[in-house]
Amino acid sequence: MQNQTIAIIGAGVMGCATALEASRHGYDVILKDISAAALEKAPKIIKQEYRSACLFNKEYSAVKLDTILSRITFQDDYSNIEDAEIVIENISENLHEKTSEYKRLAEVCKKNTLFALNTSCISITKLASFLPDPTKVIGIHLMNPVPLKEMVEVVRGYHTSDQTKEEVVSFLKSMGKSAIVIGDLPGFVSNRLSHLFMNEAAFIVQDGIATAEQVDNIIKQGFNHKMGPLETADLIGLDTVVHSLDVLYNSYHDPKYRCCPLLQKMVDAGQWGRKSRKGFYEY
Ligand SMILES: NC(=O)c1ccc[n+]([C@@H]2O[C@H](COP(=O)([O-])OP(=O)(O)OC[C@H]3O[C@@H](n4cnc5c(N)ncnc54)[C@H](O)[C@@H]3O)[C@@H](O)[C@H]2O)c1
Repeated sequence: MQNQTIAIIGAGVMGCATALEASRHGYDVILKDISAAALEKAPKIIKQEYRSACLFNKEYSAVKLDTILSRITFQDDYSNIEDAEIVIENISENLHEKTSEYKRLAEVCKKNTLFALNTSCISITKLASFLPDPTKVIGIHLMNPVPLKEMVEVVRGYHTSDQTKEEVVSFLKSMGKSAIVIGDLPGFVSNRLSHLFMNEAAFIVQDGIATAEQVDNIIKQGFNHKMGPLETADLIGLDTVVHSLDVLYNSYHDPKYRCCPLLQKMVDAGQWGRKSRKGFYEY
């Protein structure tokens, strides 16, 4: 599939990292965002992600950063998106924002374009109902940081065809990723579990019985996790964590997913984790 065009919608944390990975594996990438600020920041995020991937994986520098950036077109419009074989959507975790964009994409994309949706929690079946051909829609829940995480949780919606699943698994393989294909319910496997964990860690800090550092150290040293739940929340972005908890709460109507008020307060105060340089930790 290399030398084909991939359109990536949303140039935030995940969109930039996915653009880096696709371009590094030879794809021409269109990276589209509606925010001029996000587009200006995107090459810097890609450089940072590239440098940190090189620290952990010596082979990563085999493709030079200049080559990678030369294959990515940064844009705020729909030019050439009709050339894309696959659209990877990485817009903020908000049903309205995602589905408004789908209406526009459906007008410009080819009929056989495959839509790979990167959402933390929203049902793929629900999102697919806003696109013209739900058989060509699938969830690809990429893990952060994308260059260092091989596993992708691939989510089949109600109508996703076998062909779409096979094409997406083979596309991911071409980027060095391995897929675990599962069925569709909000939060899938990873986030139904991880968001309970991060939310409860925030409740513990709110209750004042341990600091964020103590909570994370207990989990890292006691359970051999590489990262603690609050470090993970800062990495994901506390705004994204809160949006995802809201999706889980509204999907299952189960109080176990109620968002910790401290998390909501931090988001309202602009402390979104690494992306704003302050969350449970300072960066
Ligand atoms: N951050 C993570 O660790 C992580 C991991 C897996 C999945 N996800 C999911 O991936 C998606 C993106 O997350 P993120 O962390 O990159 O979010 P982010 O907030 O960093 O970036 C989202 C980007 O989407 C842009 N956007 C909004 N509306 C748009 C539109 N109509 N067209 C183009 N761009 C638009 C915003 O300007 C922003 O730059 C979310 O659904 C999130 O739940 C996030």
